[in-house]
Amino acid sequence: MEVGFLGLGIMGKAMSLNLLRHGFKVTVWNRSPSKCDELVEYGASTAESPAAVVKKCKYTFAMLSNPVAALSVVFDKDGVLEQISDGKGYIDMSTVDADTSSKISEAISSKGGYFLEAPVSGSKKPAEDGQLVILAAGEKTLYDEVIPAFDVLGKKSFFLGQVGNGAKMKLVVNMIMGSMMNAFSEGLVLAERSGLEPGNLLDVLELGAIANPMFKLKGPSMIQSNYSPAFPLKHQQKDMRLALALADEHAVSMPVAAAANEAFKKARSVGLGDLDFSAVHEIFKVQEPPS
Ligand SMILES: NC(=O)C1=CN([C@@H]2O[C@H](COP(=O)(O)OP(=O)(O)OC[C@H]3O[C@@H](n4cnc5c(N)ncnc54)[C@H](OP(=O)(O)O)[C@@H]3O)[C@@H](O)[C@H]2O)C=CC1
Ligand SMILES: O=CCCC(=O)O
Repeated sequence: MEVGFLGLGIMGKAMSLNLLRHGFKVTVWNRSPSKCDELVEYGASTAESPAAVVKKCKYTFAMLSNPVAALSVVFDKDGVLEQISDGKGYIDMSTVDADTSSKISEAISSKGGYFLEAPVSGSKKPAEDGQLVILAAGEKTLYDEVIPAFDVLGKKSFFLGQVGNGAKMKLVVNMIMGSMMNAFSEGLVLAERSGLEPGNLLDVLELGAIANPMFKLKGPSMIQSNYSPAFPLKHQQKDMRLALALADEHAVSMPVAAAANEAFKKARSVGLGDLDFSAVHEIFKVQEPPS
């Protein structure tokens, strides 16, 4: 199967490498062209613009940072829209809001193309291992056609119906995750400040009702203040912001998520945005202990 891939950040690089490893012919494009080099070493072709990728490939996947990037790659000069046509499919796996997805979907459909939004749960390692959870919505025919690619990228794919449902599901999941990360960070700091061994807290959590893969994976590195980015904090804050906007739209009160968003914003404002989202821990650590 020949596919295009737009966006070779942390996730896009791992996902396109995975497709190459599984025998897909992949044509890549990235805004900063140097990121294509490693993919070329593994057998990818490159194209000079999103339009050139779409011209060459029947199916084009995208994994871009945020709504601005997702819209720009489609609508700007040399963008996807210039070459999308009858029978071609565009699959945007970026985490964006439902409005962004709908704008892209309408534009693609108006040119005879097919659109699927397909954000993912799971981070860098699951992307490398083909263990993502894919939250697709939009054109069911396109979903069925690209299942071989989803089977390589993920351990499970959901088809959630109309465009927007994938985006909403992803935002709800990440809103919960971001709130949990804040509570976890507070707990680590409280344990340490009250004289407990944070490693013991991790062992206790692991055996109880709130044991979960995120605490297990991130806890040890958070104790070491190691925030090498798997999921950049700036993207987590974007997801909190978009989830809060969705909550506004439906008049859903989310005080816990709103507080978590403030902590992520504060972390961004002190320069932690490019670190892993677990670096929000630092915000709670800087509180002065009582004298
Ligand atoms: N990392 C993770 O654990 C996960 C991330 N996601 C989501 O996946 C998406 C990508 O995340 P991730 O790979 O971590 O992010 P990165 O920041 O590593 O990569 C972002 C990508 O978007 C591109 N980009 C940014 N702005 C523009 C623009 N204006 N025009 C064109 N391209 C642009 C970047 O290009 P350039 O290289 O030129 O900067 C890069 O290819 C995000 O929506 C994120 O929320 C979803 C699940 C997990
Ligand atoms: O959007 C990022 C999600 C990260 C994860 O699911 O571990």
